[in-house]
Amino acid sequence: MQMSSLTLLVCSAVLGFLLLYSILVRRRPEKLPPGPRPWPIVGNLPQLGPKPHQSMAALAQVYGPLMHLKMGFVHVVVAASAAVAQQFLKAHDANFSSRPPNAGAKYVAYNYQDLVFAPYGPRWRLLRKICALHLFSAKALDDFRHVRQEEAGILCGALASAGQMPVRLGQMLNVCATNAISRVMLGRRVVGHGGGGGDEKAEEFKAMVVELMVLAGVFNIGDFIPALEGFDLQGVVAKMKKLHKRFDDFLTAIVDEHKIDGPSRGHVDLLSTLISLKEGDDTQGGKLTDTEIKALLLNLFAAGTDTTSSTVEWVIAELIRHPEILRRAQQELDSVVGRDRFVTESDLPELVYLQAVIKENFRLHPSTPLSLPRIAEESCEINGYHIPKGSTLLVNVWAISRDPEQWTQPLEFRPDRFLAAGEKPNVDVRGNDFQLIPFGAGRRICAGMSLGIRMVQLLTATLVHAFNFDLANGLSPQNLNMDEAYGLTLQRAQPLIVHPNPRLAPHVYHA
Ligand code: HEM
Repeated sequence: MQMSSLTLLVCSAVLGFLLLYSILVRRRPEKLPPGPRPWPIVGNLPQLGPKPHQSMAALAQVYGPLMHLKMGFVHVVVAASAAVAQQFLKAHDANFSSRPPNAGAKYVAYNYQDLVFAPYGPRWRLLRKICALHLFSAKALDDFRHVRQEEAGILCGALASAGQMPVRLGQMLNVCATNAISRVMLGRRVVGHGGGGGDEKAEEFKAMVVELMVLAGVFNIGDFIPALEGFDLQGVVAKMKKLHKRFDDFLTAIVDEHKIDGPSRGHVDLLSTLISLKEGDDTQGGKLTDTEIKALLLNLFAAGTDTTSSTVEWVIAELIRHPEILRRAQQELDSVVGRDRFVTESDLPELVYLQAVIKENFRLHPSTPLSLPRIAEESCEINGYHIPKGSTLLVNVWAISRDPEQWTQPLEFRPDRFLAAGEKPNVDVRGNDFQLIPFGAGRRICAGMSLGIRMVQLLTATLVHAFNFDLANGLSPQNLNMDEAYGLTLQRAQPLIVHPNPRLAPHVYHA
């Protein structure tokens, strides 16, 4: 009897200890990365302001390069140094290879049936494979280089005939990038050039792309506070649904048209190729549904036009502000290309200084400053901190490429740093050097990176070679406003308005 009371006592003590231990252990909060204290319900949203990449960079100065924020009810972790970005996008990349749910993916991008928002898995892999094979392989890019060169030539013709009229360079570059992509994908141009000449359908298409970028840049409260999702307080979802309908009508008509006359044209564009893919044909990628085809086309227009045109607009603005760098780039172009023809894509590998100029521009003006968000599939630990399952990951590529620990005089435009004798001779933008990742990195790195780099290089080289630019209204280069406006892509707060002055033989512009 005595023994069994003792046993009971010991057992109760052990159980009591285990219970207390488990309560204490469970109650101890896991250590989240440091960050500013969130407000009730809205969390840190009010602290982000109109330019979240800049506010987050300032917060990282206080809380460090791995920071935790609360946006509504969503945990958000922000990476603001090369080392932290490498942890997420290399060491833990598989865990961060899907994107968080959002209204744009649901209501515009065909309910996640596109490539940009497809959950990481077999369908995403199929879409990437098809793009890699048919659109972005070296062969596919070479097959369509004449299209990009022709469109660059058309842009130069339009600029040369502007006469005394000032031109909005970004807008004209956007028309050029859109047509270069649409000719490859659909076999025809879809937008007219600026001040007129475009048909009704073309103008309609341009208005839709502009609205898409505006809506994609709007912060939608319902994405972060699920209880408010149904209320659509900002009216964003209603606008998305309307826009989706317009895009869908446009794309459905094009797909139907291609189905009827595509075979007779012998697959001269990507859409005809996509339509002709067969079930189970692994060498070609595999079959896509009509919805997947339309969602992919939508992605390529949205992801490939504004990014390219705004990047080139920033480079030209930087070169106008740095005439000595512009002169050096023009000297290189004159010696490689001469003054009797436009630049071609085969000239690009020889333009070493121009490539350094473009890298320096990607460093200071990355076109998606917070990249595209990722989501933590499972909880994990990074640098000793707990990252909860379902957290949104934002990589502040803008802050990383201005980090004074990595870059000397980080706010100066100094292409020389990328030359053989410079401090970063081997650093590239293709996702291997985490200090400079304008295209992201890891599995979900930009699918169109090779095309993006080619287009930015060709358009910049062509403009720098073919024109000198004066600022409109006699503005001096020192007074050019270089402020940023935040949207989905990093736009200039004030568009670049210039007078282009041709510098090549006159016949070149009217070939
Ligand atoms: C200056 C040019 C461009 C820049 C700076 C850029 C940047 C980016 C970035 C930062 C991402 C997110 C990567 C990540 O999550 O790590 C991305 C994704 C993507 N980009 Fe680009 N991009 C450019 C041009 C293009 C072009 C020309 C196309 C196609 C026509 C394109 C198609 C895509 C697609 C489809 C994705 C989603 C990939 C996926 O989720 O698997 N981009 N881009």
